[in-house]
Amino acid sequence: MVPNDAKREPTFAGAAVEFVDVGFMAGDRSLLSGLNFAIQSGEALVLLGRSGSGKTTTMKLINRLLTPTSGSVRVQGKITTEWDVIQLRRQIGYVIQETGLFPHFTIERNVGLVPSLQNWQPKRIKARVHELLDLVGLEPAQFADRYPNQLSGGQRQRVGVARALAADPPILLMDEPFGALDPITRLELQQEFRRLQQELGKTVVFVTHDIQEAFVLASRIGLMQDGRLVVLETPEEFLRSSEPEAQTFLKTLRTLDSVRSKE
Ligand SMILES: Nc1ncnc2c1ncn2[C@@H]1O[C@H](COP(=O)(O)OP(=O)(O)OP(=O)(O)O)[C@@H](O)[C@H]1O
Repeated sequence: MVPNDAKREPTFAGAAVEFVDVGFMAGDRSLLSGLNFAIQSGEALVLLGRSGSGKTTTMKLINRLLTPTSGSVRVQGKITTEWDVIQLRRQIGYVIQETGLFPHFTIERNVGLVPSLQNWQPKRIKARVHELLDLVGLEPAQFADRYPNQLSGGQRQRVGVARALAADPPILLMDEPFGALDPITRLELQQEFRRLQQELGKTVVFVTHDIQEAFVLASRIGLMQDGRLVVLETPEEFLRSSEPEAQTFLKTLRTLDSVRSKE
């Protein structure tokens, strides 16, 4: 049998990530189908969609927490199943809502975890950790020796971002990382993260169900519905989209505006 990915050549040369005819089934249930898109290097793609639309499942196909049941996902031109999984994940930082910090490790040790697994010299790890804490706005002298439970939720998320950046992976996956934060801290982190992403030139895939967050962060918005990608456009184009699900999301922005104008 001809493997599915051999039937079709990738359409976008040089993409950081590419989905070619991707489908994903769990048992006999189709969770994703017909995914064809590329994420260019340095792009911030926000996957937007209702709860259960398939955003997280799509993201997990990139770092091979899942593998497609049809089609293929390529990272830097190579099909995920052809990568050595450790090498693949070295290319990809991963930030999730619950940060996954180790509670019994200091912030310094948490952030330096991946470099230490890669056998960096302790001096180099320390310098890198301090550089990263500075980068995400946490004073190293104040925070390096603390434990995760001695930080606020927003500070922990900053540590989560620092940790994902530690070994300088070209790609970052972020699954609702700011979801549990208060709205002010959340906006602050979104804006800072957008600046950071542009400065560092990372390729970012960011999952959210919050359209406002999508507009702050995205160079393109990918709207998912029932396991399909129904829109893939810049925020400016998205605002003019006539696609029904895009309209539904845009209405929530307008509702917010009209509530504000009545205040
Ligand atoms: N391993 C699995 N087996 C069966 N169904 C699953 C599995 N993983 C996810 N699903 C289902 O697939 C659908 C998509 O889930 P997914 O987590 O990708 O959605 P999502 O858009 O990220 O949602 P949310 O915003 O709520 O996190 C959901 O209906 C979910 O219940």
